[in-house]
Formats: sequence, C-alpha cells, structure tokens
Amino acid sequence: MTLSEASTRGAAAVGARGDRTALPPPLLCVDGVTLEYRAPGRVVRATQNVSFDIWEADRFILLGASGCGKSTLLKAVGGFVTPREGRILLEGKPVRGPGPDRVAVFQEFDQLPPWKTVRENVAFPLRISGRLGRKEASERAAHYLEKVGLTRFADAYPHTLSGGMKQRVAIARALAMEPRVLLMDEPFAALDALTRRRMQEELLALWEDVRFTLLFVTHSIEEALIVGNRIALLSPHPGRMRAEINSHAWGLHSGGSPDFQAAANRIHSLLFEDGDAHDGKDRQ
Ligand SMILES: Nc1ncnc2c1ncn2[C@@H]1O[C@H](COP(=O)(O)OP(=O)(O)OP(=O)(O)O)[C@@H](O)[C@H]1O
Repeated sequence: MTLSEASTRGAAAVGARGDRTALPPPLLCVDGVTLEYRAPGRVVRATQNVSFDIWEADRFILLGASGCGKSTLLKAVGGFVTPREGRILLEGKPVRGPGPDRVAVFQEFDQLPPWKTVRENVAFPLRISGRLGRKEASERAAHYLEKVGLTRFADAYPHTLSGGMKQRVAIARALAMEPRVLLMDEPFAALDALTRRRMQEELLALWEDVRFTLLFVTHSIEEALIVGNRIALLSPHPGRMRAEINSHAWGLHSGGSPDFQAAANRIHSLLFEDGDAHDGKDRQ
C-alpha cells in the first residue's frame, strides 16, 4: 500500500468502484460527528469531527486503538447516542433514535436470552417489531439459521452452544431483521484465534450470499484488512479521522503475504505515529 492509497472518504469510494460518476448517494452519511458523554462536572469527548460515507453492500471498518470512540460511533449510528455536533443520515434522513433498519451484534456471548431456543431467539425480534407473524417469523428464522449452518441446533438453548455458535445465532438474528445496515462491535474478539478466523470466513461467505451493508468495529489491523473493503483509521482518544483506506484487495488468503504485512505496517504507523502531525495529511 502506498501513501496515495490512503485517501479521503470520497476518493476511497471512487477508488473502490473506479468511476466517480457511477456512485449513487451514500446509504449512510456520518458528517462531522463529535460525540460526548456528559456527567455532572465532567465531559468525555469520545470522537471529534468524524466523517465518512457508506454505500450499499460496503463492508466498512472502524479501526483504532482502545478508547478512540469506535463503539460510541457505532452506538450513534444505532441511534443510542446523539451527536454533540454534526449529523448522521440514513438514506438521507437524520437518525433520531434506534430502529429495526440498524441491528447490532456485540462481542458478548450473553446477548441471547437463555430461556429461548435458538429458533425463538432469531424469530423473537421479528415478532415483537411487528414485522412478521409467528409462522412467518419462524420460517425466516429457519432460513437464516440455515445460512449460518445451525439448522440442527434450532431447538437447542444458548447455554448448550459454543461461543462461535452463539455468535452465529446473533448474526442470524440480526440478518433475519434484514436491516439496512448491520452493526458489529468486535463480534469475534472474545473467540479463540481459530474460531475467530473461521467466523471471519463465514461472515465473508454470508456477505457474498446476502450482500448486506456492514459497519464493523475492530482494533485488529489484520481483521480490518480481511473483513473490510474500506477502513476508517481513527486517531487515539478522542477519535478523529486519520485516513480512509481501500482494502478490497485483501481477503482471507492474503494473510502473511509480504504485501499484506506491508499494508498492516503502514496502517499501524498511520494509526500510531505522532498523532496530530498526521491528522489530515493523508486526506487529500
Ligand atoms: N458511558 C460512558 N460514560 C462516560 N464515558 C464513556 C462512556 N462510554 C465510553 N466512554 C468513554 O468514551 C471514550 C470512547 O469509548 P469507546 O468505548 O467508544 O471506545 P472504543 O474505541 O470502542 O474502545 P474499545 O476498543 O476499548 O472498546 C473512552 O474514553 C471511554 O472511556
């Protein structure tokens, strides 16, 4: 990767598609977003003036050090945190709160109610959101459980599943809602290395099949390169855009190659080299 490949949001998107005029409007627009947590006598600024656009079927990664505001950005897109400054638009409309058009998968294994079977876990949000009746919800649950390879476990309870299987259920549950954007907050970080790798493979295979739009948070450079087609690099706390990078050239089979290592090293220095000196320099 050369410096010229690190680019602003618009240029990166153009690079990924090769033709500026062919670009439709973005699905999700994060525009100058500053996020803060306020408590009496204390303000924590989580991100500052962050901007990026996501197009349909992008696999967009938020990458940065611990505490740089990645999860807070995801929560803001989810509608759980209101920007202090800037705006977030989904299909051109301001995000004003949570909605079924944005569904999240988290790292924790306890995100599934333990008293519901796997099938019920997947079907439940479809029913309570009023989207589908009992029979249709159950059919859709079966469809997505098949996609994540868990048909045989539809009647099992979460505590009988491995960590990877629980994450598959969470992914099936999220995809079953057929959201406009799937939000994933370090979904594989609590898994062992082999399972994590397999889950990355499965997520990419699912994407090939379903072509959902993904906003994915990680602090693993390797995972970002493998899972994403575009990566936003955020500075350490408070998170600001350092650069945006096209990563569509990298995939599951790139790991370990000299080019892949060079890209990872380049990202590492963009993330961690003398912070403010870098901010903006790679955004042409
Ligand atoms: N509920 C909260 N109240 C106050 N400050 C918070 C709250 N949640 C997060 N923060 C602070 O906001 C900043 C950004 O946190 P956030 O969890 O978004 O970062 P992150 O990049 O996702 O980190 P990690 O990779 O460790 O999960 C941090 O300084 C954190 O301490």
